[in-house]
Amino acid sequence: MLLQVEQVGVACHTGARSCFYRSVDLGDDSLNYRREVIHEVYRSILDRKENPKDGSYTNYLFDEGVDKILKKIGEESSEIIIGAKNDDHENIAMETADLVYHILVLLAEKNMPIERVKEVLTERMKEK
Ligand SMILES: N=c1c2ncn([C@@H]3O[C@H](COP(=O)(O)OP(=O)(O)OP(=O)(O)O)[C@@H](O)[C@H]3O)c2ncn1[C@@H]1O[C@H](COP(=O)(O)O)[C@@H](O)[C@H]1O
Repeated sequence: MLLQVEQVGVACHTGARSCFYRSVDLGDDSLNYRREVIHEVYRSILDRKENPKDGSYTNYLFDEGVDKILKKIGEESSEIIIGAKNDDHENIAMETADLVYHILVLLAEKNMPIERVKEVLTERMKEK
């Protein structure tokens, strides 16, 4: 006998419609990126702030100050817009990486933990 049911409301104790809403880390070696790369980059930035290093671009930004960091965020945002208008996907990826990096430098400059941003994004999720 086959029963077809129509779900009403949530099924998971977390309040989600289904229990199957989280991705599982299967240790997939075929990925050509590091899952925690944004955290790792943020940690490198914090480390540069604590332990300045000769030739570090991050330290150059900290030394120049917040206005320089904000200027770079403006520049990188504009470059994403140009990449998108040209439908240049590789360029969009490069400029987005630049923007994310400069935003992380701004968070570090303002002594803001990246976790605060994650909290805001989590609060905004419809299904937690
Ligand atoms: N993810 C990045 C990263 N992304 C972009 N950039 C730098 O951001 C700059 C953006 O390029 P632009 O052409 O816009 O700027 P520019 O002409 O070099 O410099 P400006 O005079 O315009 O500021 C380049 O110099 C890139 O090297 C980065 N520099 C550092 N990181 C990370 O920060 C870590 C520490 O790096 P250092 O501080 O350099 O040791 C590294 O291991 C990386 O993980």
